[in-house]
Order: sequence, then C-alpha cells, then structure tokens
Amino acid sequence: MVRKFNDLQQLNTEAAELFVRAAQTAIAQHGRFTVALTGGTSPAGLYRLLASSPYRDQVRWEQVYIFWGDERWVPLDDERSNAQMAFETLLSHVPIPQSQIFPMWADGISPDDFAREYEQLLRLHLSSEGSFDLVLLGMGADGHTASWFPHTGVLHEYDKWVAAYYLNAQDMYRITLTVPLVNRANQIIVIAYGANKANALYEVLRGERNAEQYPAQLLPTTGDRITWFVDEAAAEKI
Ligand SMILES: O=C1O[C@H](COP(=O)(O)O)[C@@H](O)[C@H](O)[C@H]1O
Repeated sequence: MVRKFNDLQQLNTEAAELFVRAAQTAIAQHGRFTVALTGGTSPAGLYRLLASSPYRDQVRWEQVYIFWGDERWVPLDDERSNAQMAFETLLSHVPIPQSQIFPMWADGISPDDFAREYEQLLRLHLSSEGSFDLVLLGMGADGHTASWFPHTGVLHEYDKWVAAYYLNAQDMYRITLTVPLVNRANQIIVIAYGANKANALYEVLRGERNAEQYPAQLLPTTGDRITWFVDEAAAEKI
C-alpha cells in the first residue's frame, strides 16, 4: 500500500501510529516486539515523534527488542553510524533496557564474522518462523533500501539472514539483513520523501522489473504487510 502525504508531520504521525499498533499487537500476541530500525535521514522525524508524548507512553518499551536493518561498518561514535542517529533521536529517550538494543557494530571483529554472529543473535530472538514483527526501511535516490545497493552480490544472497560486504562506491563495509529475512517480516514500513526520490520511487513501484538497478523492487510488491509512506514530492511521477 502506498500512502501519500503533503505534510511531513502528518506522514510521520501516521507512521508512528502504525509503529505503535504493530508494537501493541506483537506484545499482546507473543509478549515482545522485535523491530529492525533503518538509518539515513528519512526516519529521524518518526524517531523523534516516537520518543515524545503521546507515542512514547503507548509502547511497553521494556518488551521491545531493537535491531538494525543495515549499518555502515563504523564505530557508534562516528557520525555516519545509523545506530548513533537512532540513539540520539529515540533510544536514549525511552525506557528500553540496553540489553535489548543490538547495534550492528562491534570492535575487534571482522565484518564477516560480525554478520555471522548477528545472524545467530537473530535466530535466538526472532519468532520460530524467523520473522521480525516490524522492519523499518528508507530508500535512497538510487533505489537502494537497507544496504541493498544496485549491482551488488547481496541482492542474490538467499541463504544468509545477515550479510557483510565491501561497498566500493563508499569505500566502506556494509552490514545488512538480506532480502528473504526482510521480506518475511510481519510488517514493513518504507519512508521516502523529497523530490530527489521521485525517479527511484517511480522505477521501484511502477517501472519495468530491474531489481539490479532498483533494488527496492525486491521488497514485497503487493499485500497489506508493506506500507510506503511518501510525500507529494517523492510521489510526483507515480
Ligand atoms: O545508506 C543508507 O541510506 C538509506 C537511505 O537514506 P536516506 O538518507 O535517503 O533516508 C537508508 O535507508 C539506509 O538505512 C542507510 O544505511
């Protein structure tokens, strides 16, 4: 489902309401809420809303388990860290036990080994079906989502749940949940706004099939498990 907004505040408000509903449903059904956060600039407004009244008080944070959908392989105090942004805008403002927050970073380990350990961690914490209650995502102007960048091998990784690889274009390692794990989630929210996303949004949602070039095409295309929250500028061509 695509939900279009002319006001960013309204987009974030409705995304926050969906987050809260997903949390309440998961906690009522199985006593915990497992969520993968996204990075980049797009989710900051949503995170700030979730950290403030009334949403903050509508979630039982002590039953929430926080993971990431993807990460730049940099220390937590590096300003490029997706986790750092989430701590600043959300996680340091809600009563969630530190032991239930799992950033995609550790010192003194290779990205490949870390990815294997993160997968084991997920196997311990996710439902028996191996699915998240909610995966939050953004989309870059090049049509990538998570760290599924155009023309990278990770787009074809269907065995692992978590993968690490060196992204030449950015001269850094990336860690990411893989396509099958993301697509098994009970709910997926994608946030994309701004005119610079208009072309990619058109190609991903309405263009010819070309997931190598527009990896967000690998997300589920139908059904009510996925909701795209987009603004008028990003939706200009669809
Ligand atoms: O590099 C990344 O970019 C995407 C999109 O970022 P945005 O700044 O355009 O919102 C993001 O979803 C991903 O988590 C991040 O690692």
